[in-house]
Amino acid sequence: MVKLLSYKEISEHNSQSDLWMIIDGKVYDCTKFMDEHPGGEEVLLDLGGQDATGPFADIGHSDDAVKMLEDLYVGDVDKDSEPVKRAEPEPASATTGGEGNGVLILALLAVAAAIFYYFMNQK
Ligand code: HEM
Repeated sequence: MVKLLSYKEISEHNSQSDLWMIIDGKVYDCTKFMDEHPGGEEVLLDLGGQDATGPFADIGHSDDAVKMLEDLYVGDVDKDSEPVKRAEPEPASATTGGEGNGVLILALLAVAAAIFYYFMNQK
């Protein structure tokens, strides 16, 4: 019988020592394959515990690559299970905050230098 795996369970297998991914509704354990992957292990790690159907298809993997999946198969996705939300990237305003502060400090320094010169040049 086919083993059904929930999105939550799949998402927990997302590390170098334990890496699953979903391709076309099927779940594959890529842990041992990572070292051998011609496309490198980084791309697989980035997609650990997630649905990699799109990225896998975009590369145009060969029939040999598709055949390799058979050995890595662990079960099917339980499509009725609760989808897992990925952590949202930081909003842009939060990441540009530091830069804004730097500009403000530079402006204050410039004003302080101008005042300093003004008083130094007074007789
Ligand atoms: C378990 C799933 C995967 C298997 C079995 C697999 C297998 C392979 C194989 C056999 C190749 C050599 C070329 C070919 O025969 O098509 C390859 C290349 C490649 N794979 Fe994967 N792959 C998997 C998942 C992924 C994923 C999710 C990505 C993400 C983007 C990816 C990215 C690449 C890239 C970029 C190459 C090209 C390497 C190059 O030619 O420079 N692969 N893969």
